Amino acid sequence: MTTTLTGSPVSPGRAAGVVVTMPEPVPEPPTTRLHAHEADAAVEAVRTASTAVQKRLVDRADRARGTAADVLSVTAAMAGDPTLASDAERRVREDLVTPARAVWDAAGSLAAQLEQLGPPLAERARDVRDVRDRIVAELTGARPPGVPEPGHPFVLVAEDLAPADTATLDPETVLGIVTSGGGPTSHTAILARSLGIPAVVAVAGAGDLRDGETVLLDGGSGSVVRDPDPDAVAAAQHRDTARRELQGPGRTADGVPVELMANVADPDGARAAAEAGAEGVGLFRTEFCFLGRAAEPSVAEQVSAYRRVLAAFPGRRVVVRTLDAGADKPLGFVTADDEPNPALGVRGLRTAVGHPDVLDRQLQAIAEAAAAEEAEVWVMAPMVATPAEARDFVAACAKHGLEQAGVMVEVPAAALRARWIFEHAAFGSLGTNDLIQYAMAADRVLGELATLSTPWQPAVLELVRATCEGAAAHGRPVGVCGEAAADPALAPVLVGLGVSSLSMTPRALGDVAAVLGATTSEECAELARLACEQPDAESARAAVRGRLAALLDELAL
Ligand SMILES: C=C(OP(=O)(O)O)C(=O)O
Ligand SMILES: [Mg+2]
Repeated sequence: MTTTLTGSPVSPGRAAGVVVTMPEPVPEPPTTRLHAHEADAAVEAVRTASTAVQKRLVDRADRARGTAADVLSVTAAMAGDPTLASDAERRVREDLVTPARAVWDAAGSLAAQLEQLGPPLAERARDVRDVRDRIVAELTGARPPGVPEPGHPFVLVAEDLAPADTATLDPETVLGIVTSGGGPTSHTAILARSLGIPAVVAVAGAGDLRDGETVLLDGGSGSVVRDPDPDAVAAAQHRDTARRELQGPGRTADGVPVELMANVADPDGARAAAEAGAEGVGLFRTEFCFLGRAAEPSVAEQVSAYRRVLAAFPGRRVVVRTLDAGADKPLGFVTADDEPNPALGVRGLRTAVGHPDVLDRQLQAIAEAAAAEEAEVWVMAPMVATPAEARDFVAACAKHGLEQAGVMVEVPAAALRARWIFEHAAFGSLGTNDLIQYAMAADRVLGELATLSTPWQPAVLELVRATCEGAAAHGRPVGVCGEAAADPALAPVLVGLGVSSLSMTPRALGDVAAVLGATTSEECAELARLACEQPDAESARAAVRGRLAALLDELAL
């Protein structure tokens, strides 16, 4: 019997396929004692299992590409490191514990040693535990951890995906993702969008889905249909084969330009964005240069890293965001690790109060990189809350000859006081991920709050409108660089509210362009009015999607 589950739609598109669930965590093996005469066979079992796991990881790394290949190679190298296996063998002989228990204990001790060494080695502790689980699964017959490899395309069902799992997702075989946890700005959601995999998160009842059943999910509307109609399955499978490319610059049906830009986080991402036809970079997150480091990278190192990103966009705009440390991106040398409420703490531009030199050196590096490359460089600061902060940031940029200095608008206070902020800032970029978090007082990573954490909240849309109106008073452009920009049904609403550029994962560019290209600017304004007059997010979304139904259906979004 056909039944429909609902959740938060986070990555558009329809997908149909067989469910494969993420394996349960590998259970801790009991401490069972061996007889002395069993020790040799147990030692041999540890060796055989370690070798088998390492070989499998190397094979997978060879077949994978990009980040997945990197992640799997690191795990394979860890599995091949003799430290773990030899300590486990010693434990088998000395403590007479089972091979699985010995591996568990050996990994626990190695992970603890790594954690004591602090970053970046502490991060390897996670790899050690991953290898531990794989070897223990090999020894006990449990399902190995990580994204399953059933040998055919499937819809992945999980509670939520850890960053290490998402890195190995292969969009060729993972047709869609359904999770019971996670929110619209969770790691799973962001990655699904960047890979173009349709996804619905925070689905009530997802825990009841069973391996082998067929589901049809709609990452645009948030539905997951169990036992769907075979014709609908065939249609979704057919549509899935056609990917939409970006054709030329973004514009509405009546020719009003809407710049379609990319969010990038490193040089590889910048190259991929340029290949996808992005008109420029609307958000270059510079954290990649800093995260996982015990000390600030030198100016020279920063210049070379930034140049590699700028080089992908000669003659086009790249909006460089200064360091956004704090909250979910702690950085030992600028943020405290004992704040009781880090999302409301010293993060983003606020770190420059205690560490003005770090910002100054970063601006110097950005200016040097800009001078050496042909991209048109704009600079913006994260987490600006007051006009004074905007003024001081613009002045700090001017000292380095960086004239196009703007702000991210991701704090409601900045949106409400936009008229004063844009007396100083040359442009604005709405960071809707944080703007939603602060407007709705809802932690952006909590799945339980997914219904609050959506850009369709009329309160959030009103803040977008207030920002655009305040900026327009000074003739300043405003874009959106939060995840909201990648929702093709929301794009015309944002344009109708006054936004003139949208920056997103390159995978979403084609879909957003297709919807905008079929909607006039007058229709965009009408859709914005329609959304804002709804009482809540769900009805705003339903009203706009209803108005665009024929188009979204034609585009399978
Ligand atoms: C783009 C944003 O910044 P980040 O996700 O890096 O906090 C945002 O908050 O919307
Ligand atoms: Mg932000």
